[in-house]
Amino acid sequence: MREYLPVLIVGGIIGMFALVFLIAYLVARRKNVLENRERNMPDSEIIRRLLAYAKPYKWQFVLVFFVMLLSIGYEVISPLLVGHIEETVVGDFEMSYLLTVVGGYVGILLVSLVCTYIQAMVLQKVGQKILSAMREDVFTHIESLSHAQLNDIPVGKLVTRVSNDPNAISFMFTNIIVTLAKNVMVIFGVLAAMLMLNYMLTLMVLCFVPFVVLFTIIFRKFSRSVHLRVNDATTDLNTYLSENLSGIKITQIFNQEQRKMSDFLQRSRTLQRAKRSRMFVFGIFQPMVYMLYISSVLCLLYLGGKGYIGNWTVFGQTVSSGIIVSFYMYISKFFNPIQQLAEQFDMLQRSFAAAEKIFTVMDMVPEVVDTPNARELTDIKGEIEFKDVWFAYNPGEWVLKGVSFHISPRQTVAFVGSTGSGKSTILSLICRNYDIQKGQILIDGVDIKDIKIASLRKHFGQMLQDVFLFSGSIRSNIVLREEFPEEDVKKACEYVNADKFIYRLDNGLDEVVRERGNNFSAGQRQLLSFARTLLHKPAVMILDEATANIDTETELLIQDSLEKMKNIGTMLIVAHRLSTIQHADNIILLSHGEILEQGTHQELLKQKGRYYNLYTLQYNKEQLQRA
Ligand SMILES: Nc1ncnc2c1ncn2[C@@H]1O[C@H](COP(=O)(O)OP(=O)(O)OP(=O)(O)O)[C@@H](O)[C@H]1O
Repeated sequence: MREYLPVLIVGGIIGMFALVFLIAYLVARRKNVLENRERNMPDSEIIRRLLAYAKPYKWQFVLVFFVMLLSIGYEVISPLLVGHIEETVVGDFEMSYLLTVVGGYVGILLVSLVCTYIQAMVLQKVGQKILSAMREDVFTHIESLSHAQLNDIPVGKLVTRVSNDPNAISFMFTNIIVTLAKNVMVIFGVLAAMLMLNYMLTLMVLCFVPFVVLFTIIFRKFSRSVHLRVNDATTDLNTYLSENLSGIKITQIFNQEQRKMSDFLQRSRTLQRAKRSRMFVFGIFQPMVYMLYISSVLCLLYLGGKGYIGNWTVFGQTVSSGIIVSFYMYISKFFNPIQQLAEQFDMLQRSFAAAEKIFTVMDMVPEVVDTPNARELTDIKGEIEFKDVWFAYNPGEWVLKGVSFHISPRQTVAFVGSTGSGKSTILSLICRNYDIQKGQILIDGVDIKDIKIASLRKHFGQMLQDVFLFSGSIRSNIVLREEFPEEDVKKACEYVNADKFIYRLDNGLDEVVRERGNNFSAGQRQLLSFARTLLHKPAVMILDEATANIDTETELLIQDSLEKMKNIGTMLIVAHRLSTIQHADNIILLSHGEILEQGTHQELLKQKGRYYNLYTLQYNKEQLQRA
């Protein structure tokens, strides 16, 4: 009967674990933790693409692998040495032997510490480099996407792709992969050492391993699902936050705080629930593996202790006190990596999920790209021609229907028409923000599809109604990234009458511009965008409703600077206020995507058509307002 006792103990423990595990699995299913969500990209492809980022640092990884082997030596040898120390202390005590063994222990401990330090330093450096390479690639790729593609992705999602996701991948390179490899090697190293010491006690420990492995596999399935849920909920919350923080003033004006708050709470609770599910999965797994560990230690102490005290054999093998001490340490060194393995697989999954999201964005083929034969356009005169242009944002919903016009170099042309008639769309198409479906757009007689996009856009200066200023200074917003002499910057400001308000500021051109330029008025922002455009001397200037935000006094200043700017190049203006474009060389009136009338102000008035009606309507209104 005594011979069967160990078998009974181990069998009983295994049975108990099977039961606990079954209950936990059923509860998890009921709680709907396991959600069937798989990735679309195969792991092999994700790995191949991630390896491409690691390839430039292969020698650093070889070094890390080498020092890792040395630190593994500590994990495997240290329990043997402690066992020896124990036997020396309780057995035939010999000071010199004890000192040699303790010295050996301290020696390998120091080597292990140095190795861990080198490993951490090298990996951190490499990780940061991979992180910035990846961020750069995603950011550059996002920049290459067309307006239509960017319109389809919420800004919050893009922010997550550029900031959070590369972090997860960098963590994978700096931590997960190496620890995973180390753990696998430690498991095999410790196993070999245990087998050498006492194979019967080793078999006892191994009885618990199938459970740890089974837990790991099932935990992986659960954790992958909960991580995806947490990721999705985080992205959703970020997207909502980024959009609503940008529009928070509108929320306040329309008294929508309560509604927005409840939308926010709903998203926040979804994230909370997803995180709770994750905690639940971890909460089951970790204690169960810990219980396995404790059970195996108890088995060791019972079987090993009995064998030692009663000189009793464990399945025919004798046990010394040193072996029990070594095994006690080995069990923890054996179970820890196995337990960590599951966590690391989980983190690896998280990194793969992040990588997949990044690669999905990177796989979006930019819709507006250079054709193979596209050429550079160094200097342009500024001649623009639309030949029977048809364009739709959404297939079949034509926004421009057979639009044709010709603009000679240095002409000033105004586009007028009711809201939604297609004025801004025309300006957007000239810069090739979108590709047209039918017809041709020519600059200096060259189809814009045959011109390199960067060299095409270089010749345009845009002044839009909603001027975007970057955080920085007034100067950095005017010069952007290029170098300009101080004199030129000042002249540009004076030319567009922006100097009047700039030099009243404490720091003049170095005055700080806060996010989106919210410490400047809309009119001031427009004057700055004028100065920015003027300084870069584009061949074609585009003003989309640029004078809409400016008070009458500033408008006069603007009119004055616009008149001066006319001499610089071709000027295209979209304006609702017809009084601002009376001096244009040509006025094109659009209606529902078609040109209804065109000519000079006087010509159009003579026609007594739609322009005449619009003008008299606005003129009478202004007269009434003045009266
Ligand atoms: N990104 C877009 N996606 C889908 N449809 C769009 C997009 N931008 C504009 N539209 C549609 O195209 C049409 C023309 O818009 P556009 O902005 O060119 O008009 P507009 O004449 O400049 O109007 P407004 O005077 O109000 O600025 C409108 O019906 C608008 O709804």
